[in-house]
Amino acid sequence: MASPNGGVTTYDYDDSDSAAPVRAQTIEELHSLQRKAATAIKDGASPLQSISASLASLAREYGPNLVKGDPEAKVAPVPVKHQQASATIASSDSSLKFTHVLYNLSPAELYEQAFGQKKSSFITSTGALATLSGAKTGRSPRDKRVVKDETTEKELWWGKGSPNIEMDERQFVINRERALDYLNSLDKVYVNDQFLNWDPENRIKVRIITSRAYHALFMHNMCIRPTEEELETFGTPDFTIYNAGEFPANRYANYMTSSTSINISLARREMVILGTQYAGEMKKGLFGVMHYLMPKRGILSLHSGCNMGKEGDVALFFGLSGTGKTTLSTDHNRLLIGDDEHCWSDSGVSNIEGGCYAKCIDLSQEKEPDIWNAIKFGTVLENVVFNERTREVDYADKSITENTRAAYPIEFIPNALIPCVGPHPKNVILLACDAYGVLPPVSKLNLAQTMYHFISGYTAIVAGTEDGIKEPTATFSACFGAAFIMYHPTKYAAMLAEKMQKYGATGWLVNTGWSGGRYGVGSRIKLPYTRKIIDAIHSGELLTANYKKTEVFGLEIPTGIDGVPSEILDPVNTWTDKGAYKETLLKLAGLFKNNFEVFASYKIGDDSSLTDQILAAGPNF
Ligand SMILES: Nc1ncnc2c1ncn2[C@@H]1O[C@H](COP(=O)(O)OP(=O)(O)OP(=O)(O)O)[C@@H](O)[C@H]1O
Ligand SMILES: O=C([O-])CC(=O)C(=O)O
Ligand SMILES: [Ca+2]
Ligand SMILES: [Mn+2]
Repeated sequence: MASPNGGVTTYDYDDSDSAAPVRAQTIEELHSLQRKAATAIKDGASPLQSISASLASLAREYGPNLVKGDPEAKVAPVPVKHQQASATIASSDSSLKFTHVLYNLSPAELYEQAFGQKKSSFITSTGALATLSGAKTGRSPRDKRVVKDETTEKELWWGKGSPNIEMDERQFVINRERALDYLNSLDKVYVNDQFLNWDPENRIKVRIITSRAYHALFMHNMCIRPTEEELETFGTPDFTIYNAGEFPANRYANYMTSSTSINISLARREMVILGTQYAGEMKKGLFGVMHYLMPKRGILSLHSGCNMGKEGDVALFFGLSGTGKTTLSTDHNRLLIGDDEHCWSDSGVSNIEGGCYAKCIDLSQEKEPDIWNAIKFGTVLENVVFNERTREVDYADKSITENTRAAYPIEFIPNALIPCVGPHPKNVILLACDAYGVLPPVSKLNLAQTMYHFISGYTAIVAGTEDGIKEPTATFSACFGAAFIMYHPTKYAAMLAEKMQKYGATGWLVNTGWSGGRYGVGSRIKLPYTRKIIDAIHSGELLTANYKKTEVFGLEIPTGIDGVPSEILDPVNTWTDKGAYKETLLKLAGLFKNNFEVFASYKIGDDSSLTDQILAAGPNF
């Protein structure tokens, strides 16, 4: 405080502010005042015992010494008695060592862990955690292996076109041991116990064990978060992921073709990840497991987004990666049930996940406001580029990858429907991003056509989500998710046909891809137009519109839609070179025909007339 005093300024250095002094004798004491003790997560069914059992080496038959909490924190470790009476301390050096378990940490704690761990974790200007997934910035479907045993040999889809590449039980166990030895060699591991599926009767308990804090935060966001009470009674997980992605697979091992390996054992209910840190592997690995477990209960698992209108009308959005499931299901005028993975049971639809995983390349506040606003504290931003000083993200920057992603809890979307369940779908929208620019922006499908396009699963994959794809290429992926299905596609198709018929859903094919020429000539259909088309489906406007039939594909296309220029509704109008249009149309039709040949010899469901109708629902030329 300065006081004028005969031209001389004096300063009063008294600590005379109005507040009482802090009641601390030392800086350490002051620091300890800052954090109010939280009620520790109770050791319900003794999580440390249970986690030690999860991490047990099969060769040594006991789990590691575990202690709860951060090794940096100065608390005396309380070891878990893991050893069997016969095991002596000398049996392995690893039994002398403690591994710290960081169990179901909060996002704030995981942020701090992430900063300590990697030079590549930062807070962006909106509070998200920006991080890198390392060398892999997309999934590695060719490195996925599934244990083939007596049961799965009979049950699963193997061979040409199938995503299930076999490995044997022994090699699974060898890879598992490699992952466990790596995880147990670390000072600390992150363990999340969470749920999948919002349908309470079909909820699955999952445990995720990982070396990276960002992986734990990713799964915290993407799986369903248990309440404290649910955690206390969590018990034994139904499925466990060992994510040792920072450590490579052994390329010389049987069945391995690279140093990346994602291994699933349905019998052991375990997944092992080696040699890739792309977080999507965990999410989609579990999705594969749901594709195995749910159909056994008569429940259809779907690679689809899902939302509901204020009147309770539910729409499903199927489509391969990058076709618009997340973008179009996140609709400010509707309630979001989920963006990527759902179940359709006799009681309606349920989201499998507790979060969304949005592509964020070229993300704009104007076109996708809800996703934009969800990128805040708690959200994981994978592989984005930001300004070094301001930490503002440049969503247009593809320097690291085109497959940049944001993972956030579903409640970050303001109109999310919680719990994420809804009644039976009214509309089933099949999304295709057609790089050939010949599929109409929207067509109404009959049931056989819906099945034909569902089994075909056409799109032009947009670069990046699967490793090694650099430019759009026509792709067929059965059930719009061949990488994740476990049984033959006709099993899922028959279930979809049965449910659509039973509950009276209408099928639609929406091209979110090119218009006015193929990739390189035309351009992608403007998102606001696609949104108008989707609005017209939801409102029922398109059910009563006038239609005409296209040549070759035989698709019913509307002649007008509110807010969409009529000339774009029939792609032929948008091509300047009509000869090139016809040639491209026939080329795509030929690709459809070739692709469908493998399915021609399968019966779909119990009704062979449906199979015949589906075969006839493809292109005719
Ligand atoms: N007309 C359009 N319709 C839908 N999306 C469009 C359109 N034009 C451009 N896009 C962009 O395409 C991308 C669609 O990606 P989205 O995240 O919705 O894919 P997805 O189907 O959810 O894939 P994944 O299964 O990999 O998560 C977004 O980046 C979106 O901005
Ligand atoms: O799994 C991923 O990495 C992203 C995704 O949703 C998909 O590819 O369908
Ligand atoms: Ca998505
Ligand atoms: Mn997906």
